[in-house]
Amino acid sequence: MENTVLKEGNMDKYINQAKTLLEALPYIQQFNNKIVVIKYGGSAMIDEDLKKSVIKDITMMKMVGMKPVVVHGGGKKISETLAKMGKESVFLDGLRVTDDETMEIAEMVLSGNINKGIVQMFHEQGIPAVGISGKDANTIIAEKKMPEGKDIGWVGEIQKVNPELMLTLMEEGFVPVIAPIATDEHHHTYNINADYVASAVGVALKAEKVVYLTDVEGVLRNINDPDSVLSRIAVEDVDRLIDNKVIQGGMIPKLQNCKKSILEGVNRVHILDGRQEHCLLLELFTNSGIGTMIYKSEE
Ligand SMILES: Nc1ncnc2c1ncn2[C@@H]1O[C@H](COP(=O)(O)OP(=O)(O)O)[C@@H](O)[C@H]1O
Ligand SMILES: CC(=O)N[C@@H](CCC(=O)OP(=O)(O)O)C(=O)O
Repeated sequence: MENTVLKEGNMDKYINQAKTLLEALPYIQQFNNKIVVIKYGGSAMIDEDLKKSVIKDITMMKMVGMKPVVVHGGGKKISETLAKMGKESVFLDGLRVTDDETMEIAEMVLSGNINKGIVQMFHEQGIPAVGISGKDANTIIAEKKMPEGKDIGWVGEIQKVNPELMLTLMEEGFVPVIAPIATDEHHHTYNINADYVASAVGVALKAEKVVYLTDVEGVLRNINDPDSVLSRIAVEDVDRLIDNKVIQGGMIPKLQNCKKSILEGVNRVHILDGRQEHCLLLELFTNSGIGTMIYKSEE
């Protein structure tokens, strides 16, 4: 790092830099030692520059005393791998229909390639991280999910999250990186949508915040207008927004999970645009919130 003597002409610039740092102080104090779960997915997991930016933001969170936990997706990569094998991806209400072969590929991609890739990126920033799936130490216990009685294969419904391993890792200074794979008492393997895992992990860890990184600006009042971001949504309004079809497709399970997390004790939930560089730092450490915040209306 270059060590220059402060020149009088440059003083304003440096004072402004110091002020910017100080703006973060109340947030650093507020979040000291608090657990924040980050659902890492979408473009932020594919674009090389965005990948680095997200990992740097989480490094910063860790270095100022927060306890970040990463839950990652990887749906696109699973679909790509299946396509290379000549297998088409089939979804029902946002959930991948998971036969034996698909389960094998999903576990390989999620617990292997993606999980260990994220761990490596943390290590490149000097941050110790440990990658696990929900199978390790029986962290995520599931049972077969049958949406409206339909059999969609090895898709799991989360029954329980055992937080002990994640807590031990954090105690020892590691960032836990969780692949959305679960097990049951018969040692079957289940594929679980990462949005559900992020919410359940947030509740089990009594997290201060759960933050979802996605590929839109936030929850939009009009899906065709990126300027129509709803900056705050009360949990009580989630069902109405779904019934009125303001919220559709992949945003439905996301919002339902946000609501569940808040009702089960998570303080705040945010949906942020993972395409926006440093979206995590902007949300956590500046006065200007971005994306959509979900909250309980008596606040
Ligand atoms: N009201 C809404 N605001 C924003 N996105 C919406 C809305 N309704 C539906 N969507 C859709 O939900 C998508 C986000 O869900 P999804 O694709 O499952 O995200 P991810 O891959 O990050 O888990 C958006 O790209 C958008 O197409
Ligand atoms: C059951 C189910 O749908 N599982 C998801 C798990 C990965 C995931 O959730 O990835 P994203 O967050 O990137 O969508 C899947 O197989 O695609």
